Amino acid sequence: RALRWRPIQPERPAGDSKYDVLCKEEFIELKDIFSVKLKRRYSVKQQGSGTLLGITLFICLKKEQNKLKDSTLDLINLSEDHCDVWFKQFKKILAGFANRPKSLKIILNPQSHKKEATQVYYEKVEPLLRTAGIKTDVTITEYEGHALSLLKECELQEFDGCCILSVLFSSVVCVGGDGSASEIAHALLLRAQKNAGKETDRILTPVRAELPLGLIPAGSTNVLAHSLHGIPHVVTATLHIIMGHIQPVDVCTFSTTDKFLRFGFSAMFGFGGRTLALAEKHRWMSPNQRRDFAIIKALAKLKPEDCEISFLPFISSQDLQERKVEGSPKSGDKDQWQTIQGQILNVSIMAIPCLCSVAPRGLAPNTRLNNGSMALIIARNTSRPEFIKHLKRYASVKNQFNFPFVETYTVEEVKVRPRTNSAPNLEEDAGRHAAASENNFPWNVDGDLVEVASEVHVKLHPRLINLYGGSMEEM
Ligand SMILES: Nc1ncnc2c1ncn2[C@@H]1O[C@H](COP(=O)(O)OP(=O)(O)OP(=O)(O)O)[C@@H](O)[C@H]1O
Repeated sequence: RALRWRPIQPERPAGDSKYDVLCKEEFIELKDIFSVKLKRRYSVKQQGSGTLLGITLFICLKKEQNKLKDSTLDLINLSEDHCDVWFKQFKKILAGFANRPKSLKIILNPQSHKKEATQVYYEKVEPLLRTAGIKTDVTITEYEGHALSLLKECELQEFDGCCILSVLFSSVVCVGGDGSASEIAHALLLRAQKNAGKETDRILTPVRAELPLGLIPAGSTNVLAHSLHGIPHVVTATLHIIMGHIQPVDVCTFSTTDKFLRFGFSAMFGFGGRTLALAEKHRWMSPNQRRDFAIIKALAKLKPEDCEISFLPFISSQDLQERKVEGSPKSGDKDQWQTIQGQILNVSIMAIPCLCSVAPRGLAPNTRLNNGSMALIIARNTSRPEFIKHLKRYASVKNQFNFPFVETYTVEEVKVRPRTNSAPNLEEDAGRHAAASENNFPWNVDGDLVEVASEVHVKLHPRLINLYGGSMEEM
């Protein structure tokens, strides 16, 4: 389980041995090692494999604030035979970690953030994967939706004519922002439904994704990676993949009354949807600029949406059990839909905590990655200054929900139905529904603009996909 050693001070000419006593025993856990190599010194004149110096262990260290860091440990020994025995033994131990991926399909969005995803990958990620001995195959996406068609249509024929993703790769890795990450998670889940012979027009009880997904944060928003790793840090994300730290994560299905729309982890309707719609209209601005511009413009045009929100409260199996014991009339009855109506400024529906730079504790701090429930946060109509105060609280340590116009629920399902029969009027209110095409309301689903005319039904599916990341308990 662990490797223990006591460092030896270099021999001193005087033969002074008191330093041996001073050196304390040190140790590492074997589960923190991710690679082993023979350490050799090469000189210009020398031919062949160089002079053996010992073995080097590559290890993953836990640092402050959920950060992981790679490091090395040199064990010096000049005997070829001795080092060979240790090298082989370490290799055997490493091969025994079944969760660690051996081959990765990397999907990289070169346009993410300020177009630095390629550089991030080749400078920080690829060298670590190479050291860990993980095979990689990189696709650099060429257009919007490329990742989806690659995974959905299985455009992977070039690999030995075989297109069974799970045969070729142990996992998929996304290098990009939330848009790419969510697109790839959606594609993997769609693929799983197809492979299981399920229809994808209406998805009620989806099957789990077959392959785990790794997320390297390289976008302008990295809420998914941040929530998963506790920090948007590239080396941490890479080491979670290498070490095989798998987390089953809850996923939502988004559907209209007659059609499945997509899989996703979080959504905003009202102010959150309109802000994204405005930002998308100003793509020519830099990511931060267009985000700030859109928030200011959406605040200037702040108006509530008249809607009806129905939801199914989450009842834990423990609560259900207690109710049965108490003989409550509601015992065993999970289907207790509740309805709220009125003027609503914003609705957030979140299956994961949604950590981000503007909300370090998360947009939904009480939700976990896989607690089988999602947060429903409703901001009813209020004055602009009060709403701004509520938004500002996300960045502070104070409770952002402690306002009379904010309501929070822990739910399993939500239906949001705008009650305006007429379509949002672009001419009357250009700012309010700026990017909503005719008859459509803008939704922000994992940072993607989704336009829907009618009711949207969001349903949580516990632990539907495996993602690489740190355990919330440890964070
Ligand atoms: N080569 C490409 N050209 C244009 N768009 C692309 C390309 N490759 C991927 N995309 C699309 O870019 C979208 C956003 O990407 P991503 O989330 O990785 O970056 P981002 O900088 O965080 O973006 P955003 O600012 O929109 O959140 C994805 O939906 C993806 O389909």
